[in-house]
Amino acid sequence: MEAKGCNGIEHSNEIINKLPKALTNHVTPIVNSQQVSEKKVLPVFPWFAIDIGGTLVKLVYFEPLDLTLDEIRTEGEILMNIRHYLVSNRAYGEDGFRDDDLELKNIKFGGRRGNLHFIRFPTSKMPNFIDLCIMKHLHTLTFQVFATGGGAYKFEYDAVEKLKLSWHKCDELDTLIKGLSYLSKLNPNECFYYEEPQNEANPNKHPFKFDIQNPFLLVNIGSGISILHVESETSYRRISGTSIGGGTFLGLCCLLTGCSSYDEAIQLATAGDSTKVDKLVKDIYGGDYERFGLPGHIVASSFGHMNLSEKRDQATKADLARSTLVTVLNNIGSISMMCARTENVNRILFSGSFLRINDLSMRILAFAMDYWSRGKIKAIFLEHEGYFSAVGSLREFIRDNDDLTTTATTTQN
Ligand SMILES: Nc1ncnc2c1ncn2[C@@H]1O[C@H](COP(=O)(O)OP(=O)(O)O)[C@@H](O)[C@H]1O
Ligand SMILES: CC(C)(COP(=O)(O)O)[C@@H](O)C(=O)NCCC(=O)O
Repeated sequence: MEAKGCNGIEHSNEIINKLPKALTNHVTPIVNSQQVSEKKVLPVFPWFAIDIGGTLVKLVYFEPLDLTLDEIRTEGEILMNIRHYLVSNRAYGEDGFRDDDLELKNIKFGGRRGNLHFIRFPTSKMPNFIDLCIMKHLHTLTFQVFATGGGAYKFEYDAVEKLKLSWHKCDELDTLIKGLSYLSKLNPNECFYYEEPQNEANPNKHPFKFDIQNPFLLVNIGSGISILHVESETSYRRISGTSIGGGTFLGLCCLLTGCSSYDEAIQLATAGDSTKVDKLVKDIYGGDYERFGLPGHIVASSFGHMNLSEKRDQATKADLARSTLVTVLNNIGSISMMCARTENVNRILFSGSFLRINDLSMRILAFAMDYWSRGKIKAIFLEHEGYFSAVGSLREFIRDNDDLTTTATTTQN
């Protein structure tokens, strides 16, 4: 008997029945399922959304655990293989990674039960990704993809012409707030702060009970930086930005140290000493500049020692990496603080993949906010760092309503 697939391909039940057991045995088919609410029709699987940023592509994928027999039949071999490939690997080739520590397991999403997966790869590999999709025959299916980030625009032609996708573009800042709103409600540990950011051994990390309905500043540290004043889930303004962001840190580190990855750059920075590179207030004053409240230990001039050849000879790669990190952070910190004061808010949330595996930067920012505001402004961080816009797009894709369920499933077999 021929069955028409949800995604526009035709396949026979015979073929489906011959699929390897491994591909189907991790789903729990619903047999004789009851009539369910028909409020709205959800999109057919696969459910994923993509954020194509200046440096990284972030992809979130919802793996349904409650597939009905009907859905298994109509899914087809190509999508089933892709589902299996995505969820059973943590690395995809040399450049793609699934952040399994961030996976949200067994959640209710769009009325379905399943796991939310977080996957990333470099934006520079988008052409290879498109080729891989073609190799896996994705272009022979037609399905919807919700895309955000600058690449949603830049790669639209390829997505539509080469991959034959139904491509829906979402604004990256709208989806950032939507994703933040969703994840901060779903995950009680999503938002956190450091009580003792200067205590390297134990900075005392605590969950922060976040209420999105009170105004806050959202500083998104991606390749560049956008600063938003968020008044509520549905109201925000982009009040500022700076081009000195995560891309600057990585680019300068590669130039100065010869390192070739973000992970390496962070490792170097963690081991380095920025005071070998930066000129401090005490290097100039011999102590504090008391009249204007500038303590001797703060940086007076980033990279200020590097005009002297003997200082250059003493600075290691690690010192240069650390100073690059501190320079970028000082700039982020002072712009954020200025914006928080102007906008009269006392909470600053920091998002973006720049904070991935970057405890050091979070502690430096937390200390700076606390110190310069005399404890009035709190720095808050987020477990899912750079994935909020992708999650927000996926919420748009499923029409943002967790109470929704699929249309009535019919009894099979
Ligand atoms: N694996 C990685 N490769 C490159 N940059 C990374 C990686 N992990 C974290 N980063 C940092 O995250 C920044 C990108 O952050 P992200 O929020 O993804 O921005 P974008 O959307 O512009 O790609 C990079 O500039 C870099 O500082
Ligand atoms: C242009 C961007 C919104 C793109 O976002 P990204 O890919 O960096 O996350 C961001 O890089 C930015 O806000 N840059 C700063 C531009 C400025 O205000 O100077």
